[in-house]
Amino acid sequence: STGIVAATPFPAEYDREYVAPVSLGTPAQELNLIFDTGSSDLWVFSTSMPAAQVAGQKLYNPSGSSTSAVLWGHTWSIQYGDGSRSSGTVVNELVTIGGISYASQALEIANGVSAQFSQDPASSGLLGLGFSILNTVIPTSQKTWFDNVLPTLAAPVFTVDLKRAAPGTYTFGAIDASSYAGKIEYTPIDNSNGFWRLQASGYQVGTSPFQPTTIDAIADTGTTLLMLPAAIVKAYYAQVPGSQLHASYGAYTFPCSAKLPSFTFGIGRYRGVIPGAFVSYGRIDATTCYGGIQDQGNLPFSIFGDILMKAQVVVFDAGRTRIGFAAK
Ligand SMILES: CN(C)c1ccc(C(=O)NN)cc1
Repeated sequence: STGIVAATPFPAEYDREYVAPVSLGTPAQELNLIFDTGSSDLWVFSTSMPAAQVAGQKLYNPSGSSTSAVLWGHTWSIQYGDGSRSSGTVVNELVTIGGISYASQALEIANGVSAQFSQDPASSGLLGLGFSILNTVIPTSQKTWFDNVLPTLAAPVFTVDLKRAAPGTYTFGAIDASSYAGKIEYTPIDNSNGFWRLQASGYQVGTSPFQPTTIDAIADTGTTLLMLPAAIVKAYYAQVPGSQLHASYGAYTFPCSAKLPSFTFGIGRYRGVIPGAFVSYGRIDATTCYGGIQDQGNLPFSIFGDILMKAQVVVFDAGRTRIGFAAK
């Protein structure tokens, strides 16, 4: 089987996150979830949540589904890189994405979420597309939806084609040859820590010479920005007149009138180009804009988030434990 769903950016002009529709239970309850290659829990806002933590999100109601079955004694609790968190209980439920169904998917229902989730009306939860070793359900960890449907897919892959301020696609079980230009360049991933973790071969700022250096990064559709080592970030903004590491935001900002250089990353001999315009994440005030490239700080790896993804077609190949990039 193969399946395809739209990946819609929210809010429209800022691409802070991308949500896609997931059908839960019988009769179907369709929720928009963040598809997240950096985590491995499938969890949803539910009718078990305090009203104070809900602000417009659609809620999954297990009692309204004839196919939901409590996974007795199982709970989950997760914390993400930005400090946001959620937790709750677990049911087995029919979960369908792009026409691909799995009848007894571990569906984690939230009975509590942090403010970052409560204040995000566009997302009713997350669908983890990381490796199942990261799943937080106890006492027995659960498999991701992708792991469960893998044997039924025409090919053991999913493809991510995010776009700037426009709907893109997540495709399961296939690679759409018409979606990209040239060849897909693959590189092995290390999934021992549950991430799609790769080593990029270097970077280039604008038209400056390519700098060969190993960049140890995870490919994370759930992270908005491109988080890199301090030295690389410094080299990038050195080419942006008026940019600064803003004391109060603890992040790089620049004058919205600045012309941003492109950012190129290397995968072997392949060069992936992020247009300068993609590096402007959003307006802070009348003249100041927030950089889409930021310092990874004390993280043990870089994060290739949506700012990078939206410039590429990215193939997550579980069959051959590798990841592929192509221009578009
Ligand atoms: C608060 N929200 C919507 C988040 C969504 C995803 C993540 C994340 O780190 N994914 N890898 C963090 C926060």
